[in-house]
Amino acid sequence: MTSAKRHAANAALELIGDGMKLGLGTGSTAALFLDALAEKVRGGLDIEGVPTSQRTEERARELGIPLFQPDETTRLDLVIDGADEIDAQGRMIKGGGGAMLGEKIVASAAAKFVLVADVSKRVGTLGRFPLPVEVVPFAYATTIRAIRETLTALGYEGAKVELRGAEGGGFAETDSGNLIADLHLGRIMEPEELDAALTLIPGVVTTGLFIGFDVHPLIADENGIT
Ligand SMILES: O=C[C@H](O)[C@H](O)[C@H](O)COP(=O)(O)O
Repeated sequence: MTSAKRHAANAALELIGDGMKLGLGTGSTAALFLDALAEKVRGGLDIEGVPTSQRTEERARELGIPLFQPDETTRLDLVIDGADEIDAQGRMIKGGGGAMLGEKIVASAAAKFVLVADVSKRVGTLGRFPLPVEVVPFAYATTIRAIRETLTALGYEGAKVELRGAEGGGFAETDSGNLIADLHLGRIMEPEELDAALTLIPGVVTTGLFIGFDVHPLIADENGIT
């Protein structure tokens, strides 16, 4: 799938012009875009980027991509980012790598969301990929119980809710020091309703549901953009 991801990443480059302010996504596909972008920057392309995660910030610095801190007036031309799933209406699940909070904040400042992905990410119905939900560590068990109750009330009987583990043991931590609950739902029939209900729970920071963005999908297989 790397060649498919590379096709998508390269196609995104064609949308970039001098003077643009970009949101720089997180994940393996966004990383391929960073590599390609860095080459253009070395060739004289004049852009500035806002990273969506610490990982992306480190990589962009290594590659010599100019970064800036957004202020209240900042409007980004594009954010270029991957996804774990996207449906026909451009609704997405993100956060497989735990970066959805930074990604959502940056995407909300961008005029357009350029999705770079291989074809495996395109789905009829969202939800086969476990939905990541960012939860504050304070009294997290209370928040997990509220998530379970919300899921039951919405008809997701028997849904599994798992706190994401870290490689070296313990729980995985996001860039903001929060935890991630992965919701195994199978099929999400009403993503807007689910997102609204989960986001109302006090200990929930955000969900991996990305809805309502102006998505420009660049989805590729090994032969190129589909
Ligand atoms: O937290 C991670 C991000 O939402 C990624 O954009 C998403 O997981 C897709 O990553 P990849 O391009 O590696 O499949």
